Order: sequence, then C-alpha cells, then structure tokens
Amino acid sequence: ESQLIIKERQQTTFQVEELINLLDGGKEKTALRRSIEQTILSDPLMKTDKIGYLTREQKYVQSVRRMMYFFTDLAKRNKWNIEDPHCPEMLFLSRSLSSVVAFMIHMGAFVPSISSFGTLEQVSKWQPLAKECLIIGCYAQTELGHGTNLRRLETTSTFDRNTQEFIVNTPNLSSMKWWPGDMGKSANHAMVMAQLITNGENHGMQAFIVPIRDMTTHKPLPGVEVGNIGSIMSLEDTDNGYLRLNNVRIPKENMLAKYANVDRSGRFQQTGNNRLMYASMMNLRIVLTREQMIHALQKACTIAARYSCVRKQGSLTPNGPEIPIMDYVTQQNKVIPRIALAYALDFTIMEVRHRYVQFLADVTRGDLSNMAEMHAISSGIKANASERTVAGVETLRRACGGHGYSMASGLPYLLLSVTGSCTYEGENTVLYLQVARYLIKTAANISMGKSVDGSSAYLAENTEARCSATSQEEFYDHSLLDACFKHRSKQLLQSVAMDLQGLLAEGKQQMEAWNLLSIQLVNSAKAHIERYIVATSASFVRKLNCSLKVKKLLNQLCSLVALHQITNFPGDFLKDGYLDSHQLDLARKAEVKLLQSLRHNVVGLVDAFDFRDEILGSCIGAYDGNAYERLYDYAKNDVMNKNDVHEESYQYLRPHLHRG
Ligand SMILES: CCCCCCCCCCCCCCCCCCCCCC(=O)SCCNC(=O)CCNC(=O)[C@H](O)C(C)(C)COP(=O)(O)OP(=O)(O)OC[C@H]1O[C@@H](n2cnc3c(N)ncnc32)[C@H](O)[C@@H]1OP(=O)(O)O
Ligand SMILES: Cc1cc2nc3c(=O)[nH]c(=O)nc-3n(C[C@H](O)[C@H](O)[C@H](O)COP(=O)(O)OP(=O)(O)OC[C@H]3O[C@@H](n4cnc5c(N)ncnc54)[C@H](O)[C@@H]3O)c2cc1C
Repeated sequence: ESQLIIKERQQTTFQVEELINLLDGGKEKTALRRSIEQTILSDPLMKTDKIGYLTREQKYVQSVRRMMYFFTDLAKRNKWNIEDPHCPEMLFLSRSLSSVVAFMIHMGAFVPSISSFGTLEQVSKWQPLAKECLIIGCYAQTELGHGTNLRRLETTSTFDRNTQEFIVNTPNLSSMKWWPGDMGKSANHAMVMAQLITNGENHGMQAFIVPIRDMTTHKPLPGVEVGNIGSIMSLEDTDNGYLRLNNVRIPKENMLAKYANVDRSGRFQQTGNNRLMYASMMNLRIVLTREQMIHALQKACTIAARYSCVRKQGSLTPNGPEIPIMDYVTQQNKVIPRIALAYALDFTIMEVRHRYVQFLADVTRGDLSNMAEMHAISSGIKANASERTVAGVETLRRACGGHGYSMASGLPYLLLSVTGSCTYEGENTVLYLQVARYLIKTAANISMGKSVDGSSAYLAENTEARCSATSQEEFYDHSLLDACFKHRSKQLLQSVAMDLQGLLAEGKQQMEAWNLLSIQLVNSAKAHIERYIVATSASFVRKLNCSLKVKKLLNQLCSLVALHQITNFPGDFLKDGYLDSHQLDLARKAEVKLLQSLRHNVVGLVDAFDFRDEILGSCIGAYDGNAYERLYDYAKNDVMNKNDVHEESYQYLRPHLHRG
C-alpha cells in the first residue's frame, strides 16, 4: 500500500464504515451488497478480461456468456430478487456487474414493460418466460426516422378482424426500428411500439409483443429482417439493432392491453390516461440516473481522488519537496465539488425513488394526480444528472493528466459509456422542455390563484428581493443557499412566462412562441431541477440519524454543491440584483475555505463509495494507491507486446533501416 494513501487515511476525521452503511441504507444492506459482490466477483464464470484489449465482437460474446450464466444459474442459485428494479438487491447487482452488459434492456426495459402495459393474464404468460430467459426481449420504440417525437412513429399494427390478428409493418425506410439494445443479435422477441390501426382509424402508440427469431434455429422469422446497426461510440457489450417487419402477423393477445383494448369487432377502448404508455420511460429514467450516471460519477471521483493523493508533482516552496497534486487548490476545485455532487445526487435519487414507489401505488389505485409532477422530476433529474455527470467525469479525467487518457485509468470507458445517457431514454433538451411545460402550467395556475404543492410549492412563495448575506460563513447556511436557488428559478420562470404571454399577445402561435423562447425555457427548467437537488439533498441530510462528524461533513458537501454552482454560473444569481458582486466574492472565498476544510477527508469520502478494485477497473485509482506498478503491469499485458519484434510492422521498417 502506498505510504501516501496510508497517510491520507490516517487524516480522515470520521468512520468510513458509518458512511458506507448510510449510503447502502443500513448495516445489513452493506453486508448484503458485499456478499453479492463477493459471490459475483469470485465466480470464475463471471470474470471479464482486462479492459481495453478486447474487440467489439469479443466484448459482446463475453457479455452474453456471462449474463446468460448470471440470470439462468448464479442469480437463481442465490435466490436474488431480480424482479423489481428498485429493490436493494437489484441495485447492488447492477453495481457489481461494473459495466453496461448484455440483457440489461431485456431485464431493465422489456420485463418491466410487460407489467407496465400488460393485463394480469398477459403478465402471467410472458413475465415468467422472460425472467427465466426462456425468451429474450428488447424494447423497440425508436425508429430510423424518429426517436423523440413518438406521436410520429411510423410502424403500424393493423387489426385484421377476419383472423383476429395484428399485421405489423415498418412500411418504409425511416420506419424501421433502429437502436434497441439486445436486438441486433440476441433477442427473439421485441416489444414493438406501433401505431394501432383498427377499422381504418389510428389510435396512437401501443405496445405489441412480436416474435422476431425462430426459437430453435434463432434465424429471423418470415417477414423479419434484423441485424446490428454497426459500431457505436461505446457500450460494446450490447448489440444495438435494426428491425424491418413486412406483414408480420401476431395473435390479438400480443397487444399489451392494460390500458387499451381492441374487441373482436375491432372497437378500441381506453382506460386511464394515454400518457400511461410513456410510463415505462419514467421508470427507466430514474433507474438509469442511479445505476448508470451516479455510479459512474462516484467511480470517477474515487479514481481521481486517490490518484491525486499519490501523484506528486511540483512544490509549494522553491526547491522544496514535491507535493501530492491534491494540495493544489485548483485540483481540489476539480475533484471535491464532483464528490459533493455525487453525494447530493445520490441523496436526491433516493428520495425520487421513494416518491416513485408511492406514485406507482397511487396509479394502482387509479390516482394519476401526481403524474405530471413525477414526469417533470424524473425527466429533469435524468437530464441534469447525465449532463453534470458527463461534464464531471471529463473534468476528473483531465484532472489525472496523461494517465487519465489511458484506458488503464478506467476513466475513458466511464466517460464514453455515460455520455450516451444524455441522449437515450429521452434526449436531454427535449426532457428539459418537458419540465418547462410543467413549470409554465404551474406559473399559470399560480397566477390564477390556484394552490401548488410538492416540488414546485416554492414558486408561489414570496421571497426577498435581495440576498441578506454579509459574511462568508453565511454562505454555508443551507436555507440561505436554498433561497438563492429558489429566487433564481422563480425569476427565470417569471421572465420567460411573461415573454411567452407577450409573444402570444403579439399574435404568435403557441408552438412558434415556445420555440422562440426555448433557450430560456431550458434554463428555467435547469434552475428548477438544480434547486430541487439543492433542497432535497440538504433535507435528506437533515433527517439523517448519524454521528455529528458525518452530519457535519455531509452538510458541508451540500453547501459546496450549491456554492460551486453560484460561483461558476453567477449570471442568473446576479441578474436582477439578488446577489451583488461583493456577495459573490464572499461566496468565492467561502468556497475555497470549504475546499480546504474537506481536503483531509477526500480519500475517506471516496472510500465510502466502497467500490472494490475489480468493479472500479482502474490502475490509478485502486485502493492501495500503487498506481505506477499497475500501469506498468497493464502495459506489459498489451497484446502488441507479446513479441519483442512486431513482425508485421517491422516488414515496413526493415528495408529502410541503416545497419552500420
Ligand atoms: C442485475 C441486473 C442487470 C440487468 C437489469 C438492470 C436493471 C437496469 C439497470 C440499468 C443499468 C444502466 C445501463 C443501461 C444501458 C443503456 C441503456 C440504454 C437504454 C435506452 C433505452 C431507450 O432509449 S428507449 C427509448 C426512449 N425514448 C424516449 O425517451 C423518447 C422521448 N420522447 C418522449 O418521451 C415523448 O415523445 C415526449 C418528448 C415526452 C413528447 O411526447 P408528446 O408529443 O406526446 O408530448 P407533449 O409535449 O405534447 O405532452 C406532454 C404531456 O405528456 C405527459 N408526459 C410525457 N411523458 C410522460 C411520461 N413519461 N410519463 C407521464 N406523463 C408524460 C406530460 O406531463 C404532458 O402532460 P400534459 O399534456 O398534461 O401537460
Ligand atoms: C446507446 C443507445 C441505446 C439506445 N437504446 C434504445 C432502446 O433500447 N430502445 C429504443 O427504442 N431506443 C433506444 N435508443 C434510442 C434513443 O432513445 C433515442 O436516440 C433518443 O430518444 C433520442 O431520440 P433521437 O435519436 O430521435 O434524437 P433527435 O430527437 O433526432 O435529437 C436530435 C436533436 O434534435 C433536438 N430536438 C428534437 N426534438 C426537439 C424538440 N421538440 N424541441 C427541441 N429540440 C428537439 C434534440 O434536442 C437534439 O439536439 C438508444 C440510443 C442510444 C444512443
């Protein structure tokens, strides 16, 4: 173990184990997680080859082998509950798998969509088959021509009264399904989202289970053309596919009919709200935020923080001893605010998940009153967490200098795999505009004197016109910081709502006016969500039952998340004079002081994320801090080094070499 990292751990002022338990949700949960990790990581059939040295095809095949074994054998033997994406076991499982893997869409989207859209009878038919991996499914919504605008999907499913079947078609090039994970080579069934047509009438998007490959030969079924879409940026463990359907007939029972049904005569009936067809996206947005984004940020923080404490470069005195780069304030400013963000997002998503579970219970009772707010929160948190995670991971990668560019650091993989989360499951700008739609409606309700509650209640509160802070210390106060964020959000919303009214009064059409103001609308949505994160994480910490030391530390992290936003994006806080430039200076000084006070706990704070080295997959961020030994070992394992002379390249050098 590196002496430097030992020294760091000696400086830690709190019990790391206490914080680990807190993040897991209790001591027993930590024990459960560790035992799951131990089982998975010690199983030889779950081993992966060294990062960076496999081809795309090898990665896919390795992932299929591992995950088939995992679902059909290992998980079953250990009686792990892989049914509910929000249960602790499931969260721990996906964390142990350490990357995006084959069948995540099958388990994470296909299986839950069956219960989201299926009747009890349909769920009892399809779900056991899918959970046991007796069938493999994908979620086929996006098309070559449309991903965002679901109303314009072109795949059709036309009811044939004579045979009581649906005929599914992708009638033209742009209508072919494009992107679905697990579809290119693995899936034998697809959950196809298509326009339902009965008796010549279009009833909008519905879900259909379409068999696409033969269950014996695995060859495409008649009328089906399916394949991979070609190399993509990362996520090579999965096979993103395309699918063309030419008059493929499926039985009537294959339309998932929880909320909509077609009777024998072709009559269409709908129960509940047609937006319930979007419900599975709400779920996946929340799951992805934690399972992909927050974990990626926590891992990147762990790597960069540990490495910054063992990497020495330069000195603070002329010819003096070299210091760990973590002692530079600029380095602290790269690493520590990201650690703080990783904590704040984790606390926020715990609360969001809790609310989502309550929301599901409401929906089961037929109460959809919280749907719009839940949609706004889940969309906003997905967009904001992915945007900040991607920016954060890249900052942390650069904070590791040259070694951050090596695949050996683990950081490029994290960055490449998480950057897609700004696009899939709802492109971020589009999601922010959904939040803005909700906010504009809320503003209209407020102006009509209606009451608003939940996450937007503050929009109806009266707030001070100016921030009251006169000292640095006040900028650690959560309610003062929250007031800054509330004010910014309210002010941005009021201003864009007024502009919207102005444009409408000038005679502009609603959609045109909306487009003209969409930059402001996105900013307003971001401000609302950032305030939600600031408020939710602080209130989460306030309610925690933990030692004073840990509470103090977590309170400091919450303050830092807010302060870092204010000092880095001060414009909106200064705009209408809520903060003045003197107060901004005070906030900046407060931030530097906070960074220095958190400096000693940097390694403790990332140790508390408790990622085992095998999950972290980094030569420079391992627990023992022995970065250089591992980098050397990694280089020696490069397949290009298996012979001293690389025969193939040498043939081009040899004729030209001077042999004197
Ligand atoms: C161990 C286990 C391991 C295995 C299992 C592990 C478990 C899992 C572990 C995971 C590990 C990670 C690894 C993953 C790897 C990579 C995965 C990649 C996945 C990627 C999947 C995908 O990528 S899959 C496709 C997603 N494709 C979209 O995401 C389309 C966006 N496009 C829209 O979403 C709509 O098209 C859009 C814009 C709303 C407009 O729709 P529109 O035109 O109809 O909307 P408007 O604006 O007119 O109206 C809007 C009105 O709808 C209401 N509303 C709208 N949405 C609503 C909603 N969702 N719920 C309720 N209400 C909703 C709203 O509140 C308004 O309500 P109101 O009208 O009352 O105001
Ligand atoms: C790795 C990966 C895995 C995926 N897996 C699946 C899967 O399993 N199943 C599946 O069905 N799909 C999947 N997808 C597809 C994904 O869901 C879509 O790509 C995503 O929803 C974005 O839609 P789009 O591609 O149509 O983007 P577009 O909507 O074309 O976005 C392009 C640009 O247009 C802008 N834009 C579009 N509409 C508006 C608007 N109304 N207002 C303002 N700006 C707008 C966007 O902001 C963006 O800047 C996957 C994608 C990726 C990258």
